[in-house]
Amino acid sequence: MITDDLKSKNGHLMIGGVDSVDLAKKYGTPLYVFDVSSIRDQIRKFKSAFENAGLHYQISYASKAFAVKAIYQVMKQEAVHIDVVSGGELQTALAAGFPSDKISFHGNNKTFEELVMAVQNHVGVIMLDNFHEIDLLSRILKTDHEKINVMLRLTPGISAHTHKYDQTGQTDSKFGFDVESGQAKKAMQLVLEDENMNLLGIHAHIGSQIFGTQGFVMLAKKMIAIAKDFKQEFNYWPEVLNLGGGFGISYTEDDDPITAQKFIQQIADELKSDCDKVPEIWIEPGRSIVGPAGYTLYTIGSRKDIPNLTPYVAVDGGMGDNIRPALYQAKYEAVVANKMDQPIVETAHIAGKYCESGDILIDKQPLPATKAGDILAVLDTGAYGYSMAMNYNRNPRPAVVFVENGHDKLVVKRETYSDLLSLDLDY
Ligand SMILES: Cc1ncc(COP(=O)(O)O)c(C=O)c1O
Ligand SMILES: N[C@@H](CCCC[NH3+])C(=O)O
Repeated sequence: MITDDLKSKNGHLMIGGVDSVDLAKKYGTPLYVFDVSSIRDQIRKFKSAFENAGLHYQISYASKAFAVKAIYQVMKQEAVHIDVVSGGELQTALAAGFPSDKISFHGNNKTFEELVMAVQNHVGVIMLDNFHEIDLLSRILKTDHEKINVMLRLTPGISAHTHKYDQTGQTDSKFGFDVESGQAKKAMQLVLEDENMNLLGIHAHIGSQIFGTQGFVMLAKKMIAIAKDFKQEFNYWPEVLNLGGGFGISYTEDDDPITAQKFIQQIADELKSDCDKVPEIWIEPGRSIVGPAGYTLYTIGSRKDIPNLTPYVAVDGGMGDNIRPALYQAKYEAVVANKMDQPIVETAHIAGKYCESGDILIDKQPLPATKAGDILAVLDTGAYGYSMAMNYNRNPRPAVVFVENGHDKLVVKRETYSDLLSLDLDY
């Protein structure tokens, strides 16, 4: 979101103390830039909110939001846990030197090979999602003579107020064990009977880009009610209650997210009033940790003016590096990084370069007078940008640069045409 604290110097957008126009020149565009101090700040805000609320806690960064070696290394420095949802994310985290015992392995259809990989690398916990997986894991543990921590992912029957594709807690969802129909109890019984699985606790995640505290408080209440029910039936009380992620961020001025302090305090109040022995609370924020820290720099190219209609200003990237506007009608805001001090003179559609009419990054963006070669910076692109990037139209994926305290460091190289060709074989 465009705010007063966006830094500029000599009319140029500054990110983490570095001139963004220099970054565009040095590394080319499109370019993802992350302000690492903003990532660290957000983690510290979560930590202090938990400490103020007097809860035992763990923060597990949901790495699907942005999963490259360098971010796992920042998470290691910040002493948080991470969660991964595939063998690829797990491999990347391990290659980054991230400690395996601080990794939670999620996913609604983990393959046999992924489960073997998780077991052999001794991940901290496997988040069990379905009966097929309980069966696979049970067989792997028996064969490998291994024991492992597990949690049950439950579908609590809560519909979060967010885009349909970002809802995950409603009963009609592909994720987790349904509570209402008794699947959750059946899963618990199977896990408790398996001597190779240690049931660490229960988990639920209601969705993503959620603004109010209401859904999270409702979730906390419901999970405690479920835990009490389990206690009666199995004499089991969870060591850990994992409430997932989903905390919204401001992409535009219409978005009004809750602060970490506010929702954690409300959850704490709810939990303390509801049970004598509050479990350790884990959360899995992704977007709220990396989203606001990310900027995507583009070079402006062509322009199309149509009489009496909004003009199109095109950039050298688009849906291949940010699928969210096309997929979720997500809204973003941008600034012209080399003209921060110039007056707004028009509103334009910011179009991408992909062969799709739906490849519009921003529907209506106020702009100063622009020309080809100007640098457009789209704000708050740190989450689900690079991680959902693709090679449609055979466009290479952009590079990623981290900036902190006035220094910049390339952390992911720009894909090249020969990278694109490296998997192709002749016929
Ligand atoms: C299980 C789970 N945890 C955490 C997250 C992270 O969500 P967000 O990036 O909105 O915080 C997701 C994604 O929606 C998820 O599926
Ligand atoms: N990819 C989604 C969020 C993650 C949903 C995963 N359950 C987004 O960009 O908003």
